[in-house]
Amino acid sequence: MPDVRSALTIAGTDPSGGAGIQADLKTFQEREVYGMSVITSLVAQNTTGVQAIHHVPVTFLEQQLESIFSDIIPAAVKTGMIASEEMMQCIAAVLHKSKAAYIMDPVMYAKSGHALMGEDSRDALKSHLVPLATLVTPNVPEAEELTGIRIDDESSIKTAAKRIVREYGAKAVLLKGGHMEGAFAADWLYDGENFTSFTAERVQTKHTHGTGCTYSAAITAELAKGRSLQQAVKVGKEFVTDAIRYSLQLGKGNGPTNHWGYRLKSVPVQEEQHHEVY
Ligand SMILES: Nc1ncnc2c1ncn2[C@@H]1O[C@H](COP(=O)(O)OP(=O)(O)OP(=O)(O)O)[C@@H](O)[C@H]1O
Ligand SMILES: Cc1ncc(COP(=O)(O)O)c(N)n1
Repeated sequence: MPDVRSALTIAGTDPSGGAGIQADLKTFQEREVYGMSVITSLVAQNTTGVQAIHHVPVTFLEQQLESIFSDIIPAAVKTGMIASEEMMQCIAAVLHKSKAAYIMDPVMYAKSGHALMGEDSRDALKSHLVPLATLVTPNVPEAEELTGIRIDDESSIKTAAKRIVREYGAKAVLLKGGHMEGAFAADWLYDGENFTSFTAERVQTKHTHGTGCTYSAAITAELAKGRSLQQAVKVGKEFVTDAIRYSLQLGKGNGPTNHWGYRLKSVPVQEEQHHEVY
């Protein structure tokens, strides 16, 4: 019997296949872990935006979680879109009892700007889920919403990252710089002691639907396989950069990332340690 590692995604759907649960499962498959999914919301969306949202009742969310955790215990869990505080409480209750690595992608908006989480649930995310997280993966606007800090340079990135770990209780944070400007896309990992930057060349493309989901799913898969956080982020960054470089011109809007892009040619990622002096 091969040593099968499993990973679970708890998130919303994308019937057009580029983001959410669908992107996560495709990524798990490419990273060679057994993928499982629990759906929080059914989202009618495509490359042009979000058309409608139907939330799963919390009792049914609970039932799906029970189906998984009473049978196949995942080595790592990621959460994406979670629309309400009740859903967050339900998921937190299960994660409290779990030993799995937990990667929280604090999804707030779709790329089109459509809200995927109630504005009144942001504090709930901080109080119920951030303290349980092995890693939180906000983009710049999400980190600003979580911390109230305006982020526009390396110093403000570091201040926000420290707040998420030291004040809100996450074990580590990966603050993604995809939304910032410049020739390079740099992300910052803070583990409570040191910062490590992961940098790749910025790809000039509008086809970036699902980048955040793909990245956090790849990191989740690598943690499920037993890699260190540092190694998992490095592999995840290479994977998402290849997925963006070879992204697909599908649909009428922002096309999806290419989950088999890494098979075409690997894009180099620079990793640099920054030791903090307190
Ligand atoms: N044009 C690009 N070229 C290369 N890397 C990119 C580009 N855009 C984003 N990235 C990288 O992709 C990963 C996802 O980052 P991003 O900040 O876009 O996440 P996200 O905002 O959660 O995704 P989304 O905008 O799809 O919701 C990060 O590693 C980021 O640096
Ligand atoms: C259900 C769902 N979850 C997340 C996102 C954001 O996508 P991403 O940040 O990966 O582009 C999305 N569009 N839909």
